[in-house]
Amino acid sequence: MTSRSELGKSRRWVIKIGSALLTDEGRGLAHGAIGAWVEQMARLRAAGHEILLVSSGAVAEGMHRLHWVTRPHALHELQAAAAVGQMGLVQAYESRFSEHGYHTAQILLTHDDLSDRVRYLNARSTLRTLLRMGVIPVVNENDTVATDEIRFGDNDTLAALVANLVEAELLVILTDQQGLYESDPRRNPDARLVPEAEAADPALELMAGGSGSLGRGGMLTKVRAAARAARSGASTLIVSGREPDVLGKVAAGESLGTLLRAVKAPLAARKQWLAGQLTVRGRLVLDAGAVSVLRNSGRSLLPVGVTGVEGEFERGELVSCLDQDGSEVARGLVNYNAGEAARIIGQPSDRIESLLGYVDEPELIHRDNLVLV
Ligand SMILES: Nc1ncnc2c1ncn2[C@@H]1O[C@H](COP(=O)(O)OP(=O)(O)O)[C@@H](O)[C@H]1O
Ligand SMILES: N[C@@H](CCC(=O)OP(=O)(O)O)C(=O)O
Repeated sequence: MTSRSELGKSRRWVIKIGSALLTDEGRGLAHGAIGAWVEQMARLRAAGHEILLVSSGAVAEGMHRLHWVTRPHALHELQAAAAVGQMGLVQAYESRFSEHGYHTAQILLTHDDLSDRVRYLNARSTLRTLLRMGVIPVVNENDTVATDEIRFGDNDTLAALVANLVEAELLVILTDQQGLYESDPRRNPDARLVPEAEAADPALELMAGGSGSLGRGGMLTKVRAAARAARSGASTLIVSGREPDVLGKVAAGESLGTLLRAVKAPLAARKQWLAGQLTVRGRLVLDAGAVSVLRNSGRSLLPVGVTGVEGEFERGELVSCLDQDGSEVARGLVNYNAGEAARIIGQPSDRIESLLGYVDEPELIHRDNLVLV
């Protein structure tokens, strides 16, 4: 997808609205603004676009309802606030969408739900079914049960993984700035807006800073989300949710915000799922020959090209493949546990049986279970 007018024609949109926009300076949800976005989304839906909403704001709304002035640090208090506030969020969306004749569906996810292949496939078919039925899914992180190990951490990441899940063509991130600036405009008022770039361009991360106030991720997580979304072919638009009729203008092809274009061919579905994993169990250090084979010829990783094994992992778990400088080259599901891997690395595959007393697979990671990063 290259031009703004093509962008506006995208069939399936994931729209993410951040806390910075949703909350009225700590005075609860911005009901007027929510009404306006819902009206715009309803118009898009009526024009034939499929809409999936990822909405933050549960913690901020919960704090408001509980009369808490400062954001708590304790996880159980954040979880309690999210549980209270999520009620307000879904109430607001359900009532506003119903004014336009649309049903909404609440989807609360943790990263665990997407890292488990079976739950991932279940979530995908439920979301696709809802979209086919014309229902608007309203997705948030399941903050009430999410602990550090199983959380996405921020809704930009969640929105990108949802865009992968449903193979959306466009991810729109509505935030409190006009888009990505060359540096944080709160610190540098002269910073210039970046109108367009290629998603995953490493230069973008250097421009992006952390969050302003209420949000969690800031621009950095938005730029990274665009790189993730591009893996399934979705371009990302970071744009101000305060722009009147912002979604209508995007659909009409107007040049607003920052467009981060997906340019590479999308990964196969199973590889997208692999690439979407946020945590790895261990690391394999590769020699230069193995790095080159993985990067250039798409072949499997054999034990002979591995020089080191780090961490504790079981067969079938996700490990990271590093080059000799420690930079990540690929990720994949490993065929041997950490102890076995340590015994067979550096050796030709026909020696696996004599080293371990048995042989499962000749490769350490099969190419179908391997994704370049
Ligand atoms: N290069 C940048 N361009 C624009 N905003 C930036 C940049 N770097 C950091 N930011 C900050 O990111 C904030 C938006 O992120 P965040 O507060 O997490 O919002 P949201 O709740 O919408 O996710 C902006 O208010 C801004 O201060
Ligand atoms: N799940 C949290 C949102 C966390 C979050 O990422 O917020 P933001 O950076 O504003 O999108 C909530 O509903 O409060």
